[in-house]
Amino acid sequence: MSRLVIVSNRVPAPVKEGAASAGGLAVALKAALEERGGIWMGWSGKSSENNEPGPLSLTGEGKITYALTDLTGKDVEEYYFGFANRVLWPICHYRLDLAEYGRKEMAGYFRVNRFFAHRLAPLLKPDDIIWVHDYHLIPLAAELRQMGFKNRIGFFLHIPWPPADVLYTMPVHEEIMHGLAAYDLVGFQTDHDLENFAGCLRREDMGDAIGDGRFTANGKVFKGGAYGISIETAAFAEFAKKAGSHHMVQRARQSIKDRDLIIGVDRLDYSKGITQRLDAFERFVVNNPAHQRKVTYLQITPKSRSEVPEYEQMQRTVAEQAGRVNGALGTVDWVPVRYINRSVSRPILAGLYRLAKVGLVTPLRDGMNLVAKEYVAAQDPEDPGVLVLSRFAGAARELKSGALLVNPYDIEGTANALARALNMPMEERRERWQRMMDYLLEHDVTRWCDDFLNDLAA
Ligand SMILES: O=P(O)(O)OC[C@H]1O[C@H](O[C@H]2O[C@H](CO)[C@@H](O)[C@H](O)[C@H]2O)[C@H](O)[C@@H](O)[C@@H]1O
Ligand SMILES: O=c1ccn([C@@H]2O[C@H](COP(=O)(O)OP(=O)(O)O)[C@@H](O)[C@H]2O)c(=O)[nH]1
Repeated sequence: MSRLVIVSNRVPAPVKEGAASAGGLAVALKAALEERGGIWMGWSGKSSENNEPGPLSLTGEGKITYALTDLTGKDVEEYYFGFANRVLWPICHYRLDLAEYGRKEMAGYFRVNRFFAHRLAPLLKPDDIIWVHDYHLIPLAAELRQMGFKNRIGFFLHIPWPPADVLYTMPVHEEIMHGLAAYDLVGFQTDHDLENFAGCLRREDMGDAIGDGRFTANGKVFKGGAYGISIETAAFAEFAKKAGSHHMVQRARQSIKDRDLIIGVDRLDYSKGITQRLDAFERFVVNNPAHQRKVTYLQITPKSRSEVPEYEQMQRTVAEQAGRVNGALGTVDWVPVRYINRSVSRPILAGLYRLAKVGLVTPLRDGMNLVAKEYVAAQDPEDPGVLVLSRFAGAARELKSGALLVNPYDIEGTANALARALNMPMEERRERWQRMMDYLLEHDVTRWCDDFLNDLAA
């Protein structure tokens, strides 16, 4: 079997179990690579002080060799915060209003991709399979090809791919599309993203779908497909079963008493729809007096990308809103919203998911959303909770037979879904949960990884 070389911007530093960084990419890839072994190259998360990135640091952990590089402060500013998170991220999440184009940032993005290619090159063997991840590194294959590498190179996009009218607002959309055409296989989370991608190729005759999952563009033929990322379903379910004995989970249970728990877990990101969700929770309580004082909404929201102005501003907005809702609805003995602005480790999260009667996952747009899948896997089969899920999360394509799907822009509709979830009879809850769990046991992270790598090797 060829050696697997994974490249992604975010790499969890080799850490103790359960302490991996928040963010679905790192969580899922770690699970996939732990089984197969290989090299995982990416950014260390640090910027060098002297504007020299320093040597690549190599560390072994189990079957994985981590190859981490620092970036200069200027690189991080332009490539990560600038182009990746102020242009590609908002565009791919349909937020044209938030995209901030700048020539300097675009140049920084392409420069850092070239830098990654040069750092990776000495590690590569001719029959290595290279698997590049996410929007930070789209031009990487083109750079490697230019250096003469003939390896199989696959790309997986973890975030949504937008329709042509949205993508084309980005000045360098053509370079980005050509960057994707340099891969042998381009994977998306859902069939909708794949359709949008084909539409982007066709719009200005840049390329086309030629059948059998193949595409042409920029004089190349390459494959494209939908591969929904997943979790280690069976292991996570076991994990959640045992998590009840964790002292933090026990403390949470005691403090919630006999109230119904609703849980939301998201990085602090405008794509996650947290403000609309708080509005929906407030509306639910106002519209359903019988549930007043009998429900607790726990929102766990670690800080994310705080140097991007929109994210920094959100920290204030969400904290203020949580305070306002508590002020308006709370009583001397009831705090309706518990808002935590820190990361919680996965063993504790697993236990909290299991305690919650409702998993409230309502992004305005999301590539997949692994929290939705973790919530399902963590439930007690005898008394499962209900997943209330945005139709605009990739996960909705897979979990629609069991979740209550909502439009997160429709506050009244989401509030009604909360009432329906909390009043749902046990039999319906079990049936819905079983359908989702059966699907997730079959479509776990190993299956995702195998499906992609088999297609890349074929
Ligand atoms: O690395 P950060 O900038 O701190 O952000 C964390 C990750 O966020 C995004 O996650 C996406 O990938 C998940 C797994 O496929 C998916 O479920 C989710 O819908 C996406 O938003 C981002 O794409 C990653 O690159 C980041 O590491
Ligand atoms: O405090 C937290 C919040 C989230 N997560 C994990 O971060 C991932 C979030 O992935 P998701 O796909 O839902 O969204 P992303 O953040 O990647 O956009 C999930 O595995 C969560 O369990 C975590 O470990 N601690």
